[in-house]
Amino acid sequence: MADATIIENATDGDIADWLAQRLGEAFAATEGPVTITVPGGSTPFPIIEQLLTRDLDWSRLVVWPGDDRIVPEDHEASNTGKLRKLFEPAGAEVVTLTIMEQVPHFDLAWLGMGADGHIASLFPNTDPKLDEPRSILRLTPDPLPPEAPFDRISLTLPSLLASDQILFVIRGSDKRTVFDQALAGKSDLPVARLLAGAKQPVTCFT
Ligand SMILES: O=C1O[C@H](COP(=O)(O)O)[C@@H](O)[C@H](O)[C@H]1O
Repeated sequence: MADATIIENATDGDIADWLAQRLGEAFAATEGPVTITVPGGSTPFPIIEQLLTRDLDWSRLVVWPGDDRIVPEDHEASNTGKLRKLFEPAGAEVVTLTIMEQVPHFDLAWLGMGADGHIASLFPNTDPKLDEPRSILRLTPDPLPPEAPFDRISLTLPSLLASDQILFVIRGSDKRTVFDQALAGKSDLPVARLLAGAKQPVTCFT
């Protein structure tokens, strides 16, 4: 079972404070860049807005979208487009997610989760594997989620697990039930598979 800490009823500001603390520690531990992967959807963006008001050297941060919808970056559904608009004016680099063989080891992997148990764009129908040899995949969710009915590109389970620590933000009681069951090993959904493979600390804000 994953070594998980659950922090209940956190505000976006609380999560931004936690992230700023972790990033500050990572910056202090190296002279090079600090590399993180972040989710899309809707949950992370108000947190990122607050995070970027914190006093850190954002030019040392490299941000990898954990997944995206296959749409132009100026489309309202583009995770990368939204991340670029927030992070780049602060000086951080935002990577374009394309099929490539290698991804870096992440200082932090921040994940969201859908109520169907998907993480990044690893939906249940795509049967994500802990021993997946590819780093990044193109996928088609089935069923297509009505709020974002697009083909996807996503980091795989091994790419997400190549990280020093994992952060989840899980909002809403339906998602919380799915997460708790996954953490207890009572489901085989993508989130449960990731948690089963996690050797690093996992922090979950609700
Ligand atoms: O489609 C996606 O959904 C999940 C969950 O998003 P949320 O807004 O319900 O938190 C997200 O983590 C993923 O990156 C995104 O592409």
